[in-house]
Amino acid sequence: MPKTALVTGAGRGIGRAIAIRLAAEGFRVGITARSTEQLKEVAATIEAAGGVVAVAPGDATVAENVAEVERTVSAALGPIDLLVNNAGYASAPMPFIEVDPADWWRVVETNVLGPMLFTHAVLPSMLKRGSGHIININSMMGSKLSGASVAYGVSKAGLMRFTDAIAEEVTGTGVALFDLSPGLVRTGMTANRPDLDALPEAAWSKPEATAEKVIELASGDYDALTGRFIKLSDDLGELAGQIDGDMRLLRMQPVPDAGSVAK
Ligand SMILES: NC(=O)c1ccc[n+]([C@@H]2O[C@H](COP(=O)([O-])OP(=O)(O)OC[C@H]3O[C@@H](n4cnc5c(N)ncnc54)[C@H](O)[C@@H]3O)[C@@H](O)[C@H]2O)c1
Repeated sequence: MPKTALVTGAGRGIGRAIAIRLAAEGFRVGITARSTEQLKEVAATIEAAGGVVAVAPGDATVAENVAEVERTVSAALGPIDLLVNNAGYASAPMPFIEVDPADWWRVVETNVLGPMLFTHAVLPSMLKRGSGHIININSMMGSKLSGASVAYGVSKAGLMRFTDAIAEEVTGTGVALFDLSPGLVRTGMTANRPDLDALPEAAWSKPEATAEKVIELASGDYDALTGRFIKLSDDLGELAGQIDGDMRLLRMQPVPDAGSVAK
């Protein structure tokens, strides 16, 4: 039985790669972002490869838009089994005293309120059916800031706590949540960071590597890791093997040091 996925911020970058890979793996994929033009291009790519896709544009920070996206995708493709909260925004790094409070709020709104609204929209159906996966695309910058804006670090730390809290609340229901860090990826988000240009090629990851990890996490084989912050380099089988006793304690261990741009 094919499953239904919803990917936010799927018009470009990492979200685009995740949506295309999920469709290639047989998921029926709902794609959302603000730009209909970009979504149409992604949908055409998926359909050309024989995939099934539904386009549902909307702003991830507007509750009515999010509810409409959930309704549109569920009606077209069936109830959502996998939500990938990927839409995100990073403001340019600058000294805190120069920050525009409105821009600060846009970062937090996009990276925390967005995933909260989508989770709120899909979770009731997942709980009712006793299964589901929610993957929040996070960042090492939520653990330790290294070059990114303060607002970005605060927002991703908030998202980390959100994942942990909901995972705790729904433990035992068949629904698992994860944070997934894509490492450093060349996308529209990093294009406005000339300071990153000097980094060696080895510091960069491909969007397809994040898509690969999404497939692993969505398989259901690693649900015991619910609430965890996962890096691309993590061996999920090895991590799952370390679980012994109180999962909550394991989850609450500090995430690894971000270093500079660790994957
Ligand atoms: N690129 C990196 O190096 C990197 C590193 C760590 C984490 N991330 C995370 O990966 C995710 C994807 O980022 P990316 O690098 O592909 O960036 P990107 O800017 O290319 O893509 C972000 C997507 O989110 C969408 N989006 C932004 N605000 C939105 C809103 N209010 N409503 C709906 N859609 C909205 C954008 O339109 C775009 O499609 C983000 O959560 C980001 O924080 C990226």
